[in-house]
Amino acid sequence: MQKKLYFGSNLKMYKNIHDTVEYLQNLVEYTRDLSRDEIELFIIPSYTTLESAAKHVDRTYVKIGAQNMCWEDEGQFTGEISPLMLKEIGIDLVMIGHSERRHVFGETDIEENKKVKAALNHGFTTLLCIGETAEEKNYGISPEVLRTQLKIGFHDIPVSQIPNIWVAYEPVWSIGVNGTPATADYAEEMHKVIKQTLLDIFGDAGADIPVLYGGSVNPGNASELIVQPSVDGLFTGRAAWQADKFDKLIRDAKTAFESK
Ligand SMILES: O=C(CO)COP(=O)(O)O
Repeated sequence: MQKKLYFGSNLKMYKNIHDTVEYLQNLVEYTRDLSRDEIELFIIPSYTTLESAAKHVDRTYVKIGAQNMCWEDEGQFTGEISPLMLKEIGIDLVMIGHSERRHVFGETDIEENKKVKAALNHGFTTLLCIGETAEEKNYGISPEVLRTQLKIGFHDIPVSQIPNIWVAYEPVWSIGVNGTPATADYAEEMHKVIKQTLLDIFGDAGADIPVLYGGSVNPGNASELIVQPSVDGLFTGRAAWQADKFDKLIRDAKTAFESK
């Protein structure tokens, strides 16, 4: 059977409630004909839009995720959002350890591990983001960095949780307006390291975890990235923020994906 293509977008700190709901509804309409047995679409909008998005968007077509989450259910954690709060509004997925959380807000691998555990224990699909900085790449230690992020991030996670685990490889130097996209060859090389590490951590079952590439994915590089043997999906920012453009990107990537 053809494997499923994973494709999603992180809306970061953009779009108000109205624009997010309209974007999601348009995306559902544009992509309604695509079989959800063949594609898993997900969008991760800002916190303040989540309740409206969850209410007004048909989530059989698109999973909705949160951009971050606290590891505690409740307590003296001013400014944090608890897993119970996300459960209350019916969120499907939680993203943990996005590069901007790690590098702008100083989150550590040990914190990501606590969040991954909490997200999985509450039954969320859990997307752990990993990636090396430009400096680490220049020192030639990208594989070591990725292995460390995975081994700490998934420390003490039972194999039974694998159906809810996704990984996104997002090299820090490739993300955002100042980013340079990874070449398809480089992405493939790192995805191989990631897949091997998932086998080391979880045994054979680790092979079932989808590994997505993110970082300046655009209409010019999506197809060559998705045809790489170890790339199971794409995770994009800017290139997906208009529903019609994202629909086209999805269809082009899907055609390429099916040819591999
Ligand atoms: O951060 C990203 C997805 O989480 C990628 O963002 P860009 O596609 O805008 O580089």
